[in-house]
Amino acid sequence: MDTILVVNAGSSSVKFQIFSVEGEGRLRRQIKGQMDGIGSRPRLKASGGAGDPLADRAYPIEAVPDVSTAMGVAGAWLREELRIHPIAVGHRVVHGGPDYDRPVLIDHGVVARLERFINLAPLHQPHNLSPIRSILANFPTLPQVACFDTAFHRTHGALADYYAIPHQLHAEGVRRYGFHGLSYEYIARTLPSVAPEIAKRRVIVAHLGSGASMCAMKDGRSVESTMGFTALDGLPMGTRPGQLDPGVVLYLMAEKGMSAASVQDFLYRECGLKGLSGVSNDMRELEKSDDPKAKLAIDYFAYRIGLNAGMLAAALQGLDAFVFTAGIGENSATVRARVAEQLAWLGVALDPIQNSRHARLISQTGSLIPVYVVPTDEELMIAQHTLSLLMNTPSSNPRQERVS
Ligand SMILES: Nc1ncnc2c1ncn2[C@@H]1O[C@H](COP(=O)(O)OP(=O)(O)O)[C@@H](O)[C@H]1O
Ligand SMILES: CC(=O)OP(=O)(O)O
Ligand SMILES: [Mg+2]
Repeated sequence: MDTILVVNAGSSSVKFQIFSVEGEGRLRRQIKGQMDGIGSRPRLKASGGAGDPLADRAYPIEAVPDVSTAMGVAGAWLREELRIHPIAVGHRVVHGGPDYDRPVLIDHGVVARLERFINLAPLHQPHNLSPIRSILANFPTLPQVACFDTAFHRTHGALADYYAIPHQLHAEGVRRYGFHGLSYEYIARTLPSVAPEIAKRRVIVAHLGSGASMCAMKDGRSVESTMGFTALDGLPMGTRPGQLDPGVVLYLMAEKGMSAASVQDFLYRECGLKGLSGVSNDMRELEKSDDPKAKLAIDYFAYRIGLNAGMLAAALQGLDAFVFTAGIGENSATVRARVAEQLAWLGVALDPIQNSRHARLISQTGSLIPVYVVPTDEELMIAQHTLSLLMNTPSSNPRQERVS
């Protein structure tokens, strides 16, 4: 069986899927797995194509302290227990910079270019590149494809991508890119079948996971996003603050004597829900906690989503629907209800029963703005891009070498 392996390293999880390639370029999911809860309660879970359980293992927090250890554990499970032999590997790569507006077949030159963005995505880019390098070294002819979080947002008008700084910096690439693009692309492609009445209209999609952002979409294309040059901007996240006055960074350096490296570490790892609550970066833990600071962190999260929704509605010049997706958006009825309160002035009215059931449509019949929950599937998007590059690149011979 010809299969494609997909790897998606997020800030608190490593997700992977294996798809078989069927006739006429169709893909069938064979295995779906993830190691999540990194930094809180690490857990490896995997299931087969029919949802049949294949693994469910909890680890102590010290055994899987970071994403790179999680990659090792998940990789070992795939290699040693499943013995998979893919014909190609598709990777999520968070930062494509100004160079890439579509997926690309990987070679050493591509890796060198993507290494330039490590400092712009320190929680992700190193983990995206490390399996790419090791496969290139060990299986040099196995086709690998990089799919970028930034690519979907390249449809932004010029105004949306500028910072009010001298032009030279924009020309060098200091501009607003936007992230979570594979997730938004999946939602854009899925809306015509799950909610055809809104697919071509003005939609805000809220990707609320460990990293969180929102995308203003019109006719399935990205018009504006809450994230910018890096995945630090916009909404508060698990360990990142979201929008922050740059004066805070100057204060940390000038008054606290922090170096650029320690500020980077602080902003990517110690802020957001974790910093504000002092309890956890994990929304599940915050919802369980009685600590008033955990409540403050959830209140703040919902409040900032509401503020940013106002901004995106302005970019769209109106709003026809709101969509929740990703770990928190798909699973937390509490957060969705809190966000809906913030959006009530726009005409959002949730149906509490449908919300608690995680139904597809969770707003009341009379809600001016319909609200949907659409589970995302970044890995399927990556697999589709990988297959289509393989089929359209004569020089890539997927049968030359397989991972064993
Ligand atoms: N049942 C749930 N209730 C509340 N939050 C949840 C639930 N399941 C997952 N989450 C939250 O989703 C987030 C992880 O989302 P995910 O999209 O997997 O993140 P990432 O890809 O950025 O690592 C975590 O904050 C986790 O607490
Ligand atoms: C870009 C980003 O923040 O990704 P994730 O949510 O997967 O950490
Ligand atoms: Mg993610």
